[in-house]
Amino acid sequence: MPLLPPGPTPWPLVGNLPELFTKKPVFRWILGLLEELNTEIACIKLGNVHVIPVISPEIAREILKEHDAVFASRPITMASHHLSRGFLTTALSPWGEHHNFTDSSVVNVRNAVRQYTGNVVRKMMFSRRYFGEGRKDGGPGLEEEEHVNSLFTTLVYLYVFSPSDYLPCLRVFDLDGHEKMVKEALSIINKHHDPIVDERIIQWRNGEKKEVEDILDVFITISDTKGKPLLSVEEIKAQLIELMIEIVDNPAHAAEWAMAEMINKPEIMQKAVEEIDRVVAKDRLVQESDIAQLKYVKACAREALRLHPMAPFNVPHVSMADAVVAGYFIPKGSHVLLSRVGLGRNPRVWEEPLKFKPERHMNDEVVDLAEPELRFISFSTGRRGCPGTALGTALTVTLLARLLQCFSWSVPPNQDQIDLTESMNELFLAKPLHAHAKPRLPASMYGN
Ligand code: HEM
Repeated sequence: MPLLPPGPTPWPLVGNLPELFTKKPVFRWILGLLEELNTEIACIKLGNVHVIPVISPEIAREILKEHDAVFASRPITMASHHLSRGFLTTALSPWGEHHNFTDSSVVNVRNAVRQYTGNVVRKMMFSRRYFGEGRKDGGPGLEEEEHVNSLFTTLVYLYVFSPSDYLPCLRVFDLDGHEKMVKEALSIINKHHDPIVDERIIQWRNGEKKEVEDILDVFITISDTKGKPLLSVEEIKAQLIELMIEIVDNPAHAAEWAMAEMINKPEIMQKAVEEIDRVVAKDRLVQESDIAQLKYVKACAREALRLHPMAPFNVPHVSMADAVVAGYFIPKGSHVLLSRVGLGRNPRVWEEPLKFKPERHMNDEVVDLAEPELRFISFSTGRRGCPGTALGTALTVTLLARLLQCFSWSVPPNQDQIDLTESMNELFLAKPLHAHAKPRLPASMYGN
């Protein structure tokens, strides 16, 4: 029988669970362990669960390609349980269950990119950009800000190594306060979503609504061959939230980091802007059909996804049978954590891994945001791989390209450089990106 991958010695019964209280943030502790043990795969015992972090592309491929069927489940965590309303959704469920400027000014880019994806997602789901009335200048109102902030809060707590996710009897104590925060964020999201969903269902029932115009309509009307609705009201509400979370986070995160890196490297920014002016010119905005020709802009977005992933690990995969990976025994029920940071910054795979160098992708025949060979994780691969690759790519590239096309960006006055320090507890920029923006298109292009 092959041995388990190397890892810290577990305590009797609780394994390495005590470390979850002392080694914070846990993901940095785990990444440090892999370095200390000089291994690209490890095993950490949390309660009864074997948690298997991986930073090697070969082992990652072995898991998500060769053993895809075995590692296709998801862990049950407190936050994923609440968010999916008891696993009524797609991404979080175990296998088998179910943003007007006409003057130059300093802009909070984080807020702009998050509200852009928020606007897009609200429009796709509910045919409306705002829940409230928005602001007179076209920016987000309080309702939109609390909505997007709550989506990001639930995201941050989804898979964060809460001790109770490994020892469920601890859940009633909510030791780290995560459950309270997730519930508060969800109540804000539900406050905005539920009245719209309930009203729309009534409109369909009483015949006021007849045409499918957005995703909510699709969810309400989708039915089996006998005409019976496929989704219950609870399922519709849960699916909407999960889908929103999948859509708002990665594009906004990648665009903020790409902009921060590019403002510090004006030669890269200039190359991207020249490409946009060549392909699109200045008399219309970048649109989805331009993306295929925006090779350098895509290389910038791809580089941001490699170097600055949204989350330290891929969404966990749970094994449904014993398996042998890289010669090690991986027991059934293990949680495999492909490290997005470890893979994307692996010096064996990437030259000068910590440098933002879009040129490294320009030799690829087609520059894409996807990386099915798992040399870093963007959309992942296999049966639990991201089904939103096309939309995710369109959103990310359009957002980045429009920021570059519409404004000349520079470091705010009185600052030498953008501070690229990463937040300690997450992978966001430690300080939200603020940058000076000067419109570079004719004034008529900045309509509401
Ligand atoms: C740049 C944008 C995006 C990135 C980087 C991204 C990345 C990912 C990753 C890494 C996973 C986990 C794959 C795995 O478990 O191995 C995932 C899952 C998923 N994504 Fe995306 N995603 C993006 C956009 C989207 C969009 C726009 C949608 C919606 C249309 C979406 C829907 C989903 C769903 C439903 C899953 C769960 C699949 C499952 O568990 O079976 N994603 N995504």
